[in-house]
Amino acid sequence: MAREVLLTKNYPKSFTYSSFYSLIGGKKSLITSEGEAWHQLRQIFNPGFHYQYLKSLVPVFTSNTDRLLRILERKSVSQEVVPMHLLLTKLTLGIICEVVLGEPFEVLKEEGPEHSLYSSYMELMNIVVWYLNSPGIEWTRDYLPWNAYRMWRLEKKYTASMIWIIKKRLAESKGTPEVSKSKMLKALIPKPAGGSMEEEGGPACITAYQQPSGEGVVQKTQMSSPHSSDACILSLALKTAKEKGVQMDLDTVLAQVKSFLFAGHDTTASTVAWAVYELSCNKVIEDKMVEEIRQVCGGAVPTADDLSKLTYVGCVVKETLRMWPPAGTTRIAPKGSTLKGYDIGGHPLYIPHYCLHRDPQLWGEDADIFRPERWLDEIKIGQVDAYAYQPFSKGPRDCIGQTFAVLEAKTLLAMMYSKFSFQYAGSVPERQTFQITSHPLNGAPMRVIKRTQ
Ligand code: HEM
Repeated sequence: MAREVLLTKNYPKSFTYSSFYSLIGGKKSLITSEGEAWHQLRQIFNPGFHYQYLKSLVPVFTSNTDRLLRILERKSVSQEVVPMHLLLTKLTLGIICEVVLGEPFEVLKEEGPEHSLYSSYMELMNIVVWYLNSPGIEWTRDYLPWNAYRMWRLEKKYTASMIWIIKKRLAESKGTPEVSKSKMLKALIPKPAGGSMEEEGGPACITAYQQPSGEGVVQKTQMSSPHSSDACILSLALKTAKEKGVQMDLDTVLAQVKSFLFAGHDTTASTVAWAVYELSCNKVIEDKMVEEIRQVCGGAVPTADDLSKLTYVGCVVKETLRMWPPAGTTRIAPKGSTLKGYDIGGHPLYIPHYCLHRDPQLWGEDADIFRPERWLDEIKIGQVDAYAYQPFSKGPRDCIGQTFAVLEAKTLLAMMYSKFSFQYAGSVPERQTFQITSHPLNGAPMRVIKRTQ
């Protein structure tokens, strides 16, 4: 049935996605667009997700993860419990911002106010989720003027945290660096503290390439992030669009950036948090994984080639995604459509990844057991129906970022486990909760134990 919905018929995305349009930039998003518009976007952004290009992002993954390791190091000394999912959410948001926009963002930090991009994203996310969990009054979000105004303000604030970089990249792609340079010089002049949103480079200040005052992005000189801005995913896409003769307006570009930020961090954070949880419950598996990391990386920061050799770490990631798939898809069949004799026309069709991934008829009696080894048995795995495992969905609308996500998750696990072990500090076993995507209900609280080399 999943094959028919996702491949044979490839039904369009459901109207239910409109509940989080504010997070993904509306209908123009790659996640929700359809037909020729979707196809064109996918072609424009595809080069940024090819393995050859993704390999060049590994130093961005590792330099950001180093920031997490420094926090974990201190927590291992103070013996404080760390909210693992939260730390990973900030880390992966910082990573996706940097690789998409080409500037290092200091989202993960121990002290000081939250980064404006993170805080505005979370404010928006919380209100979207609140409405999603309040059936019956969701309509008030768009139709009661004060509620609609509040949403508009929050969306505007979120947009303000990134629009200045997008404009900078657009100007570069149009070959107007001289204009950009003078505006960038202006942006480097310190601004008075405590400026209003509008003064901070928001939509009201749409012509300037200013970053929000105080924090914002880390200047390249301050951080040894090795990726250049003209090689970021957005610049690459703008170059591809130019070669294809496609004009992308600011709204379309903004929607794609928001979509990558939305789809490209929480999902990976959840996967790694669940992996850490499962490993804390399965020491034999952890030891086996750590041994592989030791043999391949020998205590050094992993390179792209090392990551390709970390087979067992890859199995841990696959098994985590089987047990705890973070995202799904909802489609809508046109009126009059039937599926196995049922009238499905006009009804949202949710593909239940969790149920598919844990079905004993598809996976055997150990379907509920975390067993990465199952992925090493190529013959048995080859016999499992291709649609029984779909953490990244299937068909033409599958996840564009799946190779990215696996590479990133492997990097994080390799670096975290070469230095530390983690002990689950929750009083009850973890359970899954949903906030558009799913993640550990208790936030995977962990005690950090430093490894003796
Ligand atoms: C473990 C991590 C990830 C998981 C489990 C995941 C899962 C998924 C799923 C299930 C879909 C289908 C959604 C739908 O039909 O509505 C999807 C689509 C998508 N994902 Fe991911 N994703 C992950 C990471 C990423 C990353 C890192 C990026 C970007 C850097 C990304 C970008 C996207 C985009 C843009 C789409 C829409 C693709 C299209 O419709 O053409 N995802 N993802």
